[in-house]
Amino acid sequence: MRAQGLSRRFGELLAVDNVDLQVPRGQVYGFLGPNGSGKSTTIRMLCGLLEPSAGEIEVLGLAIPAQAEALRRRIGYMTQRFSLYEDLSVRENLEFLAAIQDLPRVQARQRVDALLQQYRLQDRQVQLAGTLSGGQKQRLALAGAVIHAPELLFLDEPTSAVDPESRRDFWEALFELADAGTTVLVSTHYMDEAERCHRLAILDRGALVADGTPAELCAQLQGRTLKVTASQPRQASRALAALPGVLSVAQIGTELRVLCSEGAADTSVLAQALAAADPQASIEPVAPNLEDVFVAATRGRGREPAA
Ligand SMILES: Nc1ncnc2c1ncn2[C@@H]1O[C@H](COP(=O)(O)OP(=O)(O)OP(=O)(O)O)[C@@H](O)[C@H]1O
Repeated sequence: MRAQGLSRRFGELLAVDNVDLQVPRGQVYGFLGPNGSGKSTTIRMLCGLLEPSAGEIEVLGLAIPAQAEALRRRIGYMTQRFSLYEDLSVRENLEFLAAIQDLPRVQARQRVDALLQQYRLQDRQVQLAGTLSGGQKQRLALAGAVIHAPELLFLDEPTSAVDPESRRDFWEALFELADAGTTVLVSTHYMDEAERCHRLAILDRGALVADGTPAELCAQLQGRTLKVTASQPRQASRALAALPGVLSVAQIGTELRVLCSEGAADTSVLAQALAAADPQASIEPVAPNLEDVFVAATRGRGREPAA
């Protein structure tokens, strides 16, 4: 999947701004960004649901949106709203989706049976979808999105309504799909999920501000993250946050995590400011994590991150 110069306007608002993307086959590719950064709008354009204002898109060798109809049968799409028919049973939901995808009767029955088993819904098949728990609804929605064994799966914040165990479960299912050759493009607000992606794109106000593997993105911040152990963490935090070149100071228990702008991590300047605020405080370098990457990519452009 490739996009070049992809943009989308809604009136005055430039929701997606000149985005270039390349997603290799069989990978789990993550989309990360604050609320309103253009993740859903980009996903909707890539799967042919929304016309771009400008740019080129090629998905599975098809030009989008011109060949969107041919693409429809080769992709799956799932959003946080799960789009289930609440008044139909679990099995009926899957049978209905199989019919929409024109699966022949016998094949449809086999596929529904296999998916009920795979997504641990066989005991629930006669239950109305509306009465399922959040995690069960999510599993049913995923089973529905892959009923026709799509080559590419678009998931727009699929885990925002479920508990941590269901999220972990869901990610196991995504890796099974990727292992079987399905390309997965998934948007998320969770750093632990972003960490698991093969590759990540970070969007901020419609623009692509970072793109790479989690390890590559973290490596780019090498030398810019520090840990402070303080007896007066609030005072220490205020003193550090006021320094030029300090992008963020986050308190984690009694420790502070400090992120500096590029070329600004001068430990002696930070140590001096720290000593004045809290004589017992100590400062040391730490390895960058994805939250640091997210903050650097979004706050570096002059705005508070949302996640
Ligand atoms: N149909 C529309 N009409 C007008 N504005 C829209 C429309 N769809 C999206 N937008 C605007 O475009 C911007 C990007 O929205 P989008 O839903 O793509 O962001 P997002 O990154 O998916 O956000 P979230 O994380 O909150 O889901 C927002 O400012 C939104 O209000």
